[in-house]
Amino acid sequence: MIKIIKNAKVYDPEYLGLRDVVIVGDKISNIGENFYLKNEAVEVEIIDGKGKILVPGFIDSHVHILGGGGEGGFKTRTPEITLTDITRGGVTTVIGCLGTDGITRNMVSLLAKARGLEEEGITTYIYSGSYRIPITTITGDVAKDIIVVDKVIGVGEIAISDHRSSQPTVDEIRRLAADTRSAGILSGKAGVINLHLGDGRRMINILKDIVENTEIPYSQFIPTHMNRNPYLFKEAVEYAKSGGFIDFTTSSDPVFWEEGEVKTSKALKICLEEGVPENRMTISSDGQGSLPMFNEKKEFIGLRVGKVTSIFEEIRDAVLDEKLPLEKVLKVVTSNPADILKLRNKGRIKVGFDADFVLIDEEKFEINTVIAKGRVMIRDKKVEVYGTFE
Ligand SMILES: CC(C)C[C@H](NC(=O)C[C@H](N)C(=O)O)C(=O)O
Ligand SMILES: [Zn+2]
Ligand SMILES: [Zn+2]
Repeated sequence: MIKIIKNAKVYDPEYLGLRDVVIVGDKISNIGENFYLKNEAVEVEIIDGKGKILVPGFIDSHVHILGGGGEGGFKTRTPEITLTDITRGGVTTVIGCLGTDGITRNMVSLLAKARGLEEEGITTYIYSGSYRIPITTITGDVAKDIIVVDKVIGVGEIAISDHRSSQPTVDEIRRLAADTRSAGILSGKAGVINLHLGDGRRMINILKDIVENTEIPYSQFIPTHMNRNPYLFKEAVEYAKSGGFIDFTTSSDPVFWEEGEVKTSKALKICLEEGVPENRMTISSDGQGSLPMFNEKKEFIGLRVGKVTSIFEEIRDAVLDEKLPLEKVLKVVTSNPADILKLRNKGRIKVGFDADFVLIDEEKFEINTVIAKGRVMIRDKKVEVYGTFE
């Protein structure tokens, strides 16, 4: 089947102008103007892009696809994700991970869930591990996981500066980064460590120690939740300006903003104003992860569940409220994660790349159509492809 998306305003994520984009199978085959196919032998579907903005499908680099949570006991284990939890947010590629609970949830289940979502139509990868060191793996060895399991691209989310962490030493994180880096080099993968930052005052001291005192480069680490409180966010700006990569979590709640969390759309604006290089920032949802609340005695007082759809909400707020240019905002959820995570053929509208797209209604700035690997998942705001049990 050939599809032509006609006359859309295309951001690849740089703005290209009004273009037609031709999809053959699951790939982008042409980008240009006034494409027509006069050939009865081939069935062509025309998708009208008039009045719409065409952008690369979003990459959500931190999703608890198996569910997460548990910080309030068994009843607070959050639910597994469904396909449309992801696609209706314009996300076409997810990186799945475990979190606080790497015991009742395991790596084999995470891999099975990632494979299930891939069968349902989107692109998935996973991180080995959970909050805790020693790392929970598939093969029994972190480096072997990255080298032999196609979907494993690194390790995460490993908790530091958090009362729920395993209190890892700098040596443990350093050795882990050495293992993931060399396994990544041997397998052509990123081999990154996705680091969960808690509210602890030690912040990213371990990380700064490693990048300053070893040969391991900044690009090996993606510290996430860097907007969770004002002092960590201030550290994030300095760290990124000195060469580091930083990730902001979009799932949130007004309660957290009152407590000082820096809303992602505002975090992006401040970073750009402070001169943080555009390619150093990513945003991710923590979808299906728990957003637990603890009192000053670190007693659990409740939790909410992260949503993948919060990604687009923050993109929308960044453009409409913070008046940031769309092509800068798009990078943090398309070409930046694709480059940092070394996801081939992802994150850009380029010939030969995967046909992952979001068509945004320009007037209302809402998601209209979502295409994953050439398949229309959402059409005119209606779900066209449901998950198996939805
Ligand atoms: C950034 C804050 C608000 C949420 C953050 N979520 C996780 O790390 C995931 C969660 N623990 C799980 O395993 O499902 C947190 O708990 O600190
Ligand atoms: Zn986390
Ligand atoms: Zn998480």
